[in-house]
Amino acid sequence: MGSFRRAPKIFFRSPKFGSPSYTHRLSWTQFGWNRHAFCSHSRQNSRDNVNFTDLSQFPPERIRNFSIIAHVDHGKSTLADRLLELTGTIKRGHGQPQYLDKLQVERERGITVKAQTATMFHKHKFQGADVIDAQEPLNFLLNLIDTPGHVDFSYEVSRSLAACQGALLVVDAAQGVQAQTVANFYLAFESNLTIIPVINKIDQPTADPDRVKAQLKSMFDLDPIDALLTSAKTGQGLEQVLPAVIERIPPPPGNCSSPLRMLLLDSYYDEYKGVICHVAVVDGTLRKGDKISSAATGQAYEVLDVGIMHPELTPTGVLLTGQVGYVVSGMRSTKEARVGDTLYQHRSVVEPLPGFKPVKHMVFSGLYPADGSDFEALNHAIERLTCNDASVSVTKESSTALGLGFRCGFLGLLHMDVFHQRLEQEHGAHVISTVPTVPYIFEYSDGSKEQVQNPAALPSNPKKRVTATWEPTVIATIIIPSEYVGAVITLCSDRRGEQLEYTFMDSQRAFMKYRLPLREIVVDFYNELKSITSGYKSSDVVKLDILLNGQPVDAMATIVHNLKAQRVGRELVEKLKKFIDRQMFEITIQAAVGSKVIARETLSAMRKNVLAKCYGGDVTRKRKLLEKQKEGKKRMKRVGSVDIPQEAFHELLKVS
Ligand SMILES: Nc1nc2c(ncn2[C@@H]2O[C@H](COP(=O)(O)OP(=O)(O)OP(=O)(O)O)[C@@H](O)[C@H]2O)c(=O)[nH]1
Repeated sequence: MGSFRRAPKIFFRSPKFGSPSYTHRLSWTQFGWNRHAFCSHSRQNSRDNVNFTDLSQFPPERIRNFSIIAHVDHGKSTLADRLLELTGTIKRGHGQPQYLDKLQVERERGITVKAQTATMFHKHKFQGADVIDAQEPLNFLLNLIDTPGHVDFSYEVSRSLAACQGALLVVDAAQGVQAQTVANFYLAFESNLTIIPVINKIDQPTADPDRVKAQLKSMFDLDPIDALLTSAKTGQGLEQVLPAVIERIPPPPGNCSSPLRMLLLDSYYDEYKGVICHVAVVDGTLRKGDKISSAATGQAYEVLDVGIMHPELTPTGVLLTGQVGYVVSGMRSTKEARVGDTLYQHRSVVEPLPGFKPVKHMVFSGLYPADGSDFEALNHAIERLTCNDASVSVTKESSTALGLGFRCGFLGLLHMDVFHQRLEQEHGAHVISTVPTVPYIFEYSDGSKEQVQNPAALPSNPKKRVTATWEPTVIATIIIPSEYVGAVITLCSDRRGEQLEYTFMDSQRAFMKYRLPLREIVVDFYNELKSITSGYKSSDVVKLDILLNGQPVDAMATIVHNLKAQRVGRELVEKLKKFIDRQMFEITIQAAVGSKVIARETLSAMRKNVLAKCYGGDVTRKRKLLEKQKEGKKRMKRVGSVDIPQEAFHELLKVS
């Protein structure tokens, strides 16, 4: 049995915010796996027992669609793995922990960023009244959707819930209810889903399931009797999960004899097949060869392939009412595959499905090709990637400093970082991203108002024309051990927060709600526990320019609160001084608000001689060093006459 060790999780959580259970991934041998808990079930439910390509044996009453939702790290993906193994969908010891975390970025960071669906088959002796033959175990088709836990990817959760009738709400038995548990519970609750509480990690020495049951009761009115106690690590209690899913979660509604209507849940681009759409069939039947139309674009397509994710793409030739699967229909881009769209039988008349709530972008940043001539390649890469991440907004923009690029809207800083990483890893794009900014509203003397996503779009002296400014705020939910209350209150008031609620969940945990300016939390507060609603409040914000040798660098401009401009300006110029290499002439780095320079540093002239330490006449070595320098230069951005390395842009992100 190979080692399943996975990269340790990156925890941004500040120690002030409680006692984070920092856990490394364990290998199978360390797991102390209780094999007996699974052997009989795996055999009973192995693929051999089910002709899984004949979906006609699964009418809606034999289907259950459910999500696994939880706070970050409470064990969703591990639980999903165990359920896939239990049903024989993947082999135990398949060599890849967190099977559904397929992206390189997910494996490297140890977090789920994409919701993933897998179809499983499970035999169960149903006790419910509405199934005729309760004496014999029946085959059920179960669609499991594993979702991300971090708030920046909550759009993935809300989309997934649209395809489900129930959700497993997983809570860590030691950590108890956390901010994202609250946020995800309400997402599921508002979607009218049946919620099954699963108290996981009961094997931990600090596990306290009774305390968690009490929290679930007091916060969500979930009956303690309904809670399942599990350890996805040892296998304890897992045999109750699928029976609970089958017995408690209702089958999908929908009418088998109505004309086809299906919801486009997600999509991704495949080099050979084009766009692959994940769909939930709400009514009717979809068959290979059918002609379908999109309600959003009106365009018609032929269904070239259709099937289920079992867990990889498995052609079935048909998808029936209530089933979740994939469709290949020759779509080529995101403009065609619109998440939330209704697909229906060509020429039939149907009412489009409600789709999804529009996304609220929290952070905007410019993305530019590191090498200006790669604009088209970056355009192509963004087009492909947004096919798999519909929550990013993209508009073209140009910067005097960086040339042609894109202004992109993200759900948070982690989301922005992940998108950036995916562009590099999955599409080979080298990208420079500008300082992230939140959207401000500016009112001008003529009474007009404008939402500004790019500081460069503002005139340098906004006070001349701007009569009022508003900044976005969030309502942040913070759950912390009581001993950190003082520290958190100080932190929040330091960030211009306004306390809205402060109660104790039990003797050990406090629950607080703050209204905080988004700008204050977006950069270095970003993995704190927060659940977000939004609004704007009047605020005194100014544009902070960065000037190199007297020339403003539009891509480095930022909007900050007036009171913080001085400090942020000073930090920015100090950082830039560290990251810009000395060049053959002197460089002045300044921060300015309007025409007033508020910070200044000077970088004296010097040529970086990479051959300085290369004595003697080894030509090959010298050539190698010069080539390396040339390669390094590719990752530089020339602004006026100054070369700025990509890292300098990245470092600016860390100054708030
Ligand atoms: N002790 C113990 N550890 C567990 C258990 N279940 C999961 N873990 C560990 O907890 C960590 C997080 O597990 P994941 O399954 O990645 O958690 P997640 O909720 O999917 O995380 P995100 O997708 O990033 O939100 C991993 O190190 C797991 O090995 C359990 O029952 N007991």
